[in-house]
Amino acid sequence: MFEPPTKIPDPDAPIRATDNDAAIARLSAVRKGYLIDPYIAALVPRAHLQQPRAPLINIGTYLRSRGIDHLVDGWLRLAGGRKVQIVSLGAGSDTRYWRLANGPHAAQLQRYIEIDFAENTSRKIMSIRKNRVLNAALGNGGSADNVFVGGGGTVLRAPVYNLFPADLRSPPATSLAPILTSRSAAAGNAGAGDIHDVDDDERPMLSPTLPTLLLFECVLAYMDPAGSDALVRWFVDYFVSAPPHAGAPLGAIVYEMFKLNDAFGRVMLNNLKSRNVSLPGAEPYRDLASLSRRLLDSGFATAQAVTLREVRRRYVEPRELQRLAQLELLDEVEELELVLDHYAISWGVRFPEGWREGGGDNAKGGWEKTRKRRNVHSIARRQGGMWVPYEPG
Ligand SMILES: C[S@@+](CC[C@H](N)C(=O)[O-])C[C@H]1O[C@@H](n2cnc3c(N)ncnc32)[C@H](O)[C@@H]1O
Repeated sequence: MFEPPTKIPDPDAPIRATDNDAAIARLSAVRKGYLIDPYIAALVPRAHLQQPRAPLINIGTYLRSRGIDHLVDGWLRLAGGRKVQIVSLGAGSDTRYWRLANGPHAAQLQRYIEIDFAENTSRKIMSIRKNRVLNAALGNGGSADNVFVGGGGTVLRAPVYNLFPADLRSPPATSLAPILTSRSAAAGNAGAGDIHDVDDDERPMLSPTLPTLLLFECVLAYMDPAGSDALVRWFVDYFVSAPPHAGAPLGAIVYEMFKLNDAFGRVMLNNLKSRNVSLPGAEPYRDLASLSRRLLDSGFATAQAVTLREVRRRYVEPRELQRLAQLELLDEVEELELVLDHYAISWGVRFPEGWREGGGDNAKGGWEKTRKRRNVHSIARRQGGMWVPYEPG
């Protein structure tokens, strides 16, 4: 007589699950020898049971990772040894924090902040707490004394690494501001309850006076364009509000699918639809110029974009391409190029008044002044202010 209540499906579950795909793809690329990442296996549930991904996915994962790693490395060099902050939005199971914390620039990391849905942050926190190596690198010279978990297991605060839950589609003033910019116990406002301020002072979690890099790795496409614009703009405004002469450069790196209005894109969208995933945030971006322009329109002074196809063609050294070719047989190069042509990395930077360009170490691989390059879409509104990450191999 009485029907059991139907479970209301959670419309965000398929979006959160995309993190699993990304993490398993990374695990596969590591196991096949494309990438080195000693941390990813600890963040993938039942890692030992995961099957390798197709060569095309392994290569795409390699190029995405290599391109973004190169830009992050360039950003740290641009800061010229100064302390920096990195904020990763929709961080999922990303391991970049541990790779940096155990790398040559570790001492530059003042804060590394990750944001994702609560379900994903709590899963990641459980994995971190279970793993000795991940735990040891949370900040403060490897000591775990200053690590606090709260918010029902969804918030982790440590001297350097911090993980918070938020829905990035909510207005930043009510979702991010209480976590990142409030001068009072930020974590308490984030629902952390039993968390103390690790620094025991009144500084906000995110300082507008430190060089800061925002990472949007495969996340904006899941949000509607107005929401993602508001999100990016909110960060820019926060840095614009820094006291005079105390401001710091703000950089952003965005990785995502684009140009989905062609036949390939339509197939991709249909495939995702069958998994209840849609990509409203990719819709307006039909060429590289539109990706750069998004960053400019949000307040960045210079912006550039490059497809993964061009990363492979122009920025991976021939010797490295040979090494990759020996890892797995890839017979469909045309198909690979078609797929890679629909993924792009875009990046932009804004400098505060009085910032001396070239103040950092503009060595090769930095976000240095550009020459004119084919197939890399660059726009600058600020004279002389073009920075590029890559040197062709
Ligand atoms: C494809 S995964 C990418 C994960 C990671 N950035 C990487 O590249 O490996 C997308 C991530 O963005 C998160 N995400 C998507 N929309 C979000 C939102 N509105 N608020 C918070 N996180 C979101 C998902 O939960 C997921 O972890």
